[in-house]
Amino acid sequence: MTYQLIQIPQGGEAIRFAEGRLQVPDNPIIPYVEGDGTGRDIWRAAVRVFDAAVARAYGSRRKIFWMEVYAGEKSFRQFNTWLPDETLRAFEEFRVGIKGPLTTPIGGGIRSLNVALRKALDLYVCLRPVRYFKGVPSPVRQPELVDMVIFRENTEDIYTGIEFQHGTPEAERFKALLREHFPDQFAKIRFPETAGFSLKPISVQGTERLVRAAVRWALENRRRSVTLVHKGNIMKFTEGAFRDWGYALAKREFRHQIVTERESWILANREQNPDLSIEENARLIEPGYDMLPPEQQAKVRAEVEDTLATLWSTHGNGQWKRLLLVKDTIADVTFQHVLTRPRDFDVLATPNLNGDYLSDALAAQVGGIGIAPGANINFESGHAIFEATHGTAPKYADLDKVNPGSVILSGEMMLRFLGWHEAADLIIKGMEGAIAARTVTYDFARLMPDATEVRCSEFGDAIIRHMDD
Ligand SMILES: NC(=O)C1=CN([C@@H]2O[C@H](COP(=O)(O)OP(=O)(O)OC[C@H]3O[C@@H](n4cnc5c(N)ncnc54)[C@H](OP(=O)(O)O)[C@@H]3O)[C@@H](O)[C@H]2O)C=CC1
Ligand SMILES: O=C(O)CCC(=O)C(=O)O
Ligand SMILES: [Mg+2]
Repeated sequence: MTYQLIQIPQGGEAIRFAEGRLQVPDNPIIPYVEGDGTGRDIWRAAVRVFDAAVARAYGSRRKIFWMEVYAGEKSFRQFNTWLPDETLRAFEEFRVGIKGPLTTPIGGGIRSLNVALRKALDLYVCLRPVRYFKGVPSPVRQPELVDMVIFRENTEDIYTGIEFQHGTPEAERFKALLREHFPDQFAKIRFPETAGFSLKPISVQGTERLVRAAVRWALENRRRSVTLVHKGNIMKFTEGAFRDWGYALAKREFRHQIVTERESWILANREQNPDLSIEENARLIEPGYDMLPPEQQAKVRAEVEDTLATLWSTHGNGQWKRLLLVKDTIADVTFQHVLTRPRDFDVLATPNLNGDYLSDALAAQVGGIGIAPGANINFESGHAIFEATHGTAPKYADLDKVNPGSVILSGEMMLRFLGWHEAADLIIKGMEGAIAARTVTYDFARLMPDATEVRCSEFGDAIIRHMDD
């Protein structure tokens, strides 16, 4: 493929994908976007850490050939386009890349370039691990209990970008369509004359591939549970459907490796009392059973009967305790429970917007978004773009101040994705060493009275130094 704006580095090779696996040469070309705002500072610090880790782990045998690709303000300044087609082609061709944050204006202007990249490459999983590094300041009492991994759906939901702005002819046509074809729905709009609209599509395919990836990852990594986080009580046909499709997929495709929470209750009830009737078991699993209408009660009884009939031999007598637990929780209370009972949460699978909110909130428990990494992945094609959870923090741009930890840990995830675990391990070691030595950036230093505040670049240096501890 030919490129006009992008310089392909001499001596590197593209990562390929064959038979469901990445084929990573020892000299991979990796496209990167520097990013807007603080992106410049954190990228400069991070790339030195990546190169140092690879050099220490593999000597001259392996080396990353970095290839700058353009997006955002730098691209607009240089090429008068926010997201050149070449950038998409390069991420497509070279398969695995990394990016800094990109600015998205509020209330108007261009739509998110971050979202555009995810959609263009169909990177349907936004994977954001949240773990604690010893010594990191935290507002909670036991941050070490936080070890959660968010699987955020990355291509649907409100991020689809189908919106109608109040006062535009498009909004008027959309309202006319509602008024004519869905008068009952139209009547629910409190202030139709001045309302804007955003649509929220969530599909079977989008949900299933996300939940499949989360369950598979949880099994491969011996995690305890996958929690489907949704607001299905209010958005019944999108978030509620996400829950139902998620459970159905887990039961259909992973039957012998998982147990749902309700199934575990039914089986445990029978184990505690082998003589328990179906009705008594139904009463135990369904609070308010006696208040339900008869057809609902019959449904709960059928669920108990079916679970015992189909699962007792494979999952009963405590066998279910060794399996992956699949459960669900409503989004609002989840924000309380991840704080008050972090032990109950492990892998979280959730639609796009919930995942966006949750990832920043969870990061706060373990040091903040300054060290919150992430990846956007398509597990079928092997395409992936690694990026920090945080944004461009424009007030700190070019001050060499902010924490480069998020993009560094995103690179650590990328190295693992490539199978370069030794280099990834060195980054973790360096990060642990730098934090233990209390040489930290402003965000940690303001919560650690006896720490030495260092610049963004110096924190990168400290990580490199502590790789040799
Ligand atoms: N994937 C992406 O590219 C993303 C892009 N964005 C975009 O970024 C822009 C700014 O968004 P905003 O909501 O202000 O969120 P930001 O994440 O950019 O910044 C919010 C606050 O988080 C803290 N923070 C952010 N980055 C760091 C860091 N590296 N080290 C330490 N602390 C950090 C700072 O807190 P404090 O003030 O307390 O020091 C900062 O003021 C918007 O245009 C938004 O759309 C947002 C999220 C993701
Ligand atoms: O695209 C943006 O500007 C925001 C994205 C975001 O908040 C995220 O990816 O978590
Ligand atoms: Mg976000």
